[in-house]
Amino acid sequence: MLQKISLDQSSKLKVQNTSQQPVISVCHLDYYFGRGELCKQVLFDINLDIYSGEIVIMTGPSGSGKTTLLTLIGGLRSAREGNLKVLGQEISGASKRQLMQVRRQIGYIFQAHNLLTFLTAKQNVRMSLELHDEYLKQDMDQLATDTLKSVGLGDRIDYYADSLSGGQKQRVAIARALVSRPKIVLADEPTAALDKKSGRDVVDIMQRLAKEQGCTILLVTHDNRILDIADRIIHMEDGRLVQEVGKQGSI
Ligand SMILES: Nc1ncnc2c1ncn2[C@@H]1O[C@H](COP(=O)(O)OP(=O)(O)OP(=O)(O)O)[C@@H](O)[C@H]1O
Repeated sequence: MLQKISLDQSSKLKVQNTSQQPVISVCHLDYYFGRGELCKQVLFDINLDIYSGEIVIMTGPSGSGKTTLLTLIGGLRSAREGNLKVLGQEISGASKRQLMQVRRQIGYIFQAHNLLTFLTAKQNVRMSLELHDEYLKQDMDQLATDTLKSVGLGDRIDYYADSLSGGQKQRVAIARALVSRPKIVLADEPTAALDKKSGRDVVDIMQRLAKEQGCTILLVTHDNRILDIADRIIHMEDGRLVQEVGKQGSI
């Protein structure tokens, strides 16, 4: 069901009837690429709150700024103008060290899944746990194995990434993003290279694991077939969040 939105005093897109603090809060965010004469503004006055456990899909034409906004929220590039709070931490103008701390709490699933091809599925997933001190004393092989089983890859655990299909690789990428139980998952076109069935499987798994783990998902896609997994759909155009749309594309 589409949730109603309201415009508060700062014209922020927000969900009504919630007393929670947002896990992602974007306020008057602008972003520019380049400097001097080559400086180009690509994001204009972005205002957005996303709450714990929500699955939010961001759509919009090519070049409208979706990936740029996703990478800013993910601490992969640094915002300079406006406010951007992620998990309670202000990351606009944050130091590299602060950005790294925020990044550790986020799972990333990108179209080019960036698996290390000379490692097995289990080793790829395990690597993500090795970044977290709290897992070093746990049985990381078992955790990686359990997560691969939960994405339906119980029979591919010791296969090298190179020998997996596109859909299987993407499921390894999901396992890798979720194994450390991040509070936020950011996904950029996770189904772009997949056929209809594999794409459906991938988003169904993301949706199930997110609900089980209570994590928030922000997902960028051009794939209209997966819009139904969203609690909320937002639309970007020419660097602006223009509207919140219904799941069937209606306003
Ligand atoms: N590193 C960069 N340097 C300069 N301009 C860039 C850079 N990355 C993106 N842009 C520009 O910023 C704008 C937004 O790009 P962005 O990749 O965020 O769009 P998008 O909506 O994700 O597009 P797509 O759907 O094609 O992935 C585009 O005009 C793009 O050309």
